[in-house]
Amino acid sequence: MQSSTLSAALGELPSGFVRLTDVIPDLQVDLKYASDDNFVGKPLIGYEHATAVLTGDAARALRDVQAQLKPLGLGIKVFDAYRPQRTVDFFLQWAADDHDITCKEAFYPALDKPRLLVEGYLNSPSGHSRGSTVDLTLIRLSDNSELDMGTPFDFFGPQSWTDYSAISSSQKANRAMLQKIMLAHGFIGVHEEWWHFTLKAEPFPDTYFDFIAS
Ligand SMILES: C[C@@H](N)C(=O)N[C@H](C)C(=O)O
Ligand SMILES: [Zn+2]
Repeated sequence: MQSSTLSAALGELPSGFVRLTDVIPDLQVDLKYASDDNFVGKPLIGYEHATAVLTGDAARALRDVQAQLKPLGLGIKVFDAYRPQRTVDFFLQWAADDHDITCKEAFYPALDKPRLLVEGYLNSPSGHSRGSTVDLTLIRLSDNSELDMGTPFDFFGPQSWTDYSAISSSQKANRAMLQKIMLAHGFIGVHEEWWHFTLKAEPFPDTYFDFIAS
């Protein structure tokens, strides 16, 4: 058993990792892959304990994002954080199975599953397994409602590209605010998904972890 797998089995995290709510106690977390509300339609292997973790460096950068948003009455909501390699392996199997298209209409209506990899909506390996990548949106602190970004999280299509132009001006402004504040705190985004960011100075740039967080 690898040492990171063993420590997770003991309820510990590998050195350098933290639980997000330990660093950001008021953080909203809706870990989609621990629920039915995702593009597969069921809770995923690797998310058994529904615990959001990241590297300490990424978590502290996110804490600073949250602190800068607070005076504006805004905050962040995390949809995914560290993702075990076994979950990524499952995504590959799922994408190759053309019988299971349960959630196609809601999440990838215009694409056949193998195209999700070709077009950059799913990666293997994924930066999420390095522990410094996060999927998130902005919320209003008054009622924890999400700002309108023009598509839901994990909608796979050009409508989710950061520069997609056929959305309203307030949706564009919301996406721009998310991009701006994440970049200001050391993250970089990707073209295909408005919600996906990686800490530029990530501490484990070459390591893909497979522990289950609890
Ligand atoms: C699946 C989606 N939330 C995501 O994170 N996609 C990127 C490209 C990834 O799989 O790393
Ligand atoms: Zn992501």
